[in-house]
Amino acid sequence: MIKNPHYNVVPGDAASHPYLDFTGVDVRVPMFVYLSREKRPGHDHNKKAGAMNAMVRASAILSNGPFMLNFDCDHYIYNCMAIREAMCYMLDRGGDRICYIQFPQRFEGIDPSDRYANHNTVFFDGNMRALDGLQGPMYVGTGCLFRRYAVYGFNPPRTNEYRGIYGQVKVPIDPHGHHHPGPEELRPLPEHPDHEAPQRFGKSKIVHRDHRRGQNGRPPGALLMPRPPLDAATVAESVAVISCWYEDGTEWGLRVGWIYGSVTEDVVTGYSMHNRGWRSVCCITRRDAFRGTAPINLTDRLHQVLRWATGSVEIFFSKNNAFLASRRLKFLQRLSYLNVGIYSFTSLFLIMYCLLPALSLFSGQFIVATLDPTFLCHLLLITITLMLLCLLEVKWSGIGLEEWWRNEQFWVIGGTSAHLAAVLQGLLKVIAYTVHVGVSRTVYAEIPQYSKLLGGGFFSFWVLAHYYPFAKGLMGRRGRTPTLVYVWAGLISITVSLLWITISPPDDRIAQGGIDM
Ligand SMILES: O=c1ccn([C@@H]2O[C@H](COP(=O)(O)OP(=O)(O)O[C@H]3O[C@H](CO)[C@@H](O)[C@H](O)[C@H]3O)[C@@H](O)[C@H]2O)c(=O)[nH]1
Ligand SMILES: [Mn+2]
Repeated sequence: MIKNPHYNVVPGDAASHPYLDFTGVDVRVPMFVYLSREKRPGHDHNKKAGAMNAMVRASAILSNGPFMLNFDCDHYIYNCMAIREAMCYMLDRGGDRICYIQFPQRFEGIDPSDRYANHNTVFFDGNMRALDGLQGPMYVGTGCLFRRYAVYGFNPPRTNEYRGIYGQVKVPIDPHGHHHPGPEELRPLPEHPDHEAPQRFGKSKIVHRDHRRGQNGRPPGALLMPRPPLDAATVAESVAVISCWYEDGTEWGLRVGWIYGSVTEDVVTGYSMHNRGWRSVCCITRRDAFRGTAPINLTDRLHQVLRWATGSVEIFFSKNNAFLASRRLKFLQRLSYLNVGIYSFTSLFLIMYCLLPALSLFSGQFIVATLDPTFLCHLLLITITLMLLCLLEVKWSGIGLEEWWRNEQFWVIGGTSAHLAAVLQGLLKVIAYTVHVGVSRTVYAEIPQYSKLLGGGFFSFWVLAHYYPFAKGLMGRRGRTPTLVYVWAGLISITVSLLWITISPPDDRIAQGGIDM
């Protein structure tokens, strides 16, 4: 810990550094505290969420700053002015209803073709920006400026409640704070029972000291007042709040601070704030605000996607499923959070989509019974919708077609491997039986032979095209190979061989006239 900065400006001079001239420069260093919380065997430290909560409490004692910037240890500040931009939102009119400002994640050291879609531009510059028009972007774990008051689990200041499915009915809140029935989350702010503080926040009085100050920042001029130096008692207090047992019997990790029990604690933490009616802001600066590193080999990348998908399945089967959200979560925002809990399940359909073309080649049956006008109309409609979606994604996120294509490719690679693994794992955990999916061949009927080959061949190539980066990654990597990779290497080779058999059938089958061309 560096000692508190002096009250007065401390000008430097030529002698204050061996080769830099600090004449006329204020050389005071802001207080810097390195924190390492207590960990004990047998005591769950709750990983990153636990680390963040320890820092929230210690900083409450040491500075009680109303705003907190959070970024991962593998990220760094790339634009020192970004925080100022974020503060503009917080201090703007109506800004007291903003819980956090999320910057997009940007990465360094990724191969130029971004084979594993690490940049995730469609998500950070398309989806997040779009969410900004609703209740705000999700919290993605790093590059985020928080309002301390919101982190403490309080509700945003509100004068109206919005009822109805789409929140279209405006109901003014009773300013005199008459009793409002219903869950705690729905109670308006004035009713907040402060006497619950020790149960919610723990025994340290300083944690909930003057918490309302965090709502709108410090009063003007507060930073120019002399600060009492940190005494031994204060330092001892800040050590006490990062001990193993401090959180026992409190609401830390439940409703206060970073939420525990999920491998994607970030999404859940952001959700709990949106669920209270807070809104967030997506701040995209011209020069990247922060930069970090991302997994650059296939194994690490798939493990990362597996972790996210596991978090998604967890959310689906937890009380954080957006179906159970409060009425303060806006309709479209709820839809978006529903997608967070559901997207990994699309792997089940994706896998059929990937297998059916190959199967249809193998079995001699095509995917659909007949290519009648109704089917073609549906196909056309879906294709046009997908193309429009692609157009919007490319336009909004400002990416080129190549980057968009990488994104699509990785969606299929992750979707048929990591997402599926997460879903199966989750299903096995929740329900103790497996679902057998039988593919009935009776639904298929004869169709003209040429369209069968054309259809099967086209879709097989389409599927394989998505797997190109995956195949490249397989050839390039060394060391430990996850089982997933073997399984999917198998799937790809089956697809390739089926395709091959159909295109270039073995001679004896031609002799017998056994293959239908
Ligand atoms: O026991 C732990 C584990 C992780 N961390 C922190 O968590 C960060 C994220 O871990 P990392 O290994 O970098 O995982 P990523 O897949 O890169 O993380 C992404 O996904 C996570 C949620 O799944 C988010 O929390 C991250 O912010 C986001 O960058 C690290 O930088 C650490 O700062 C801890 O403090 N304690
Ligand atoms: Mn990381």
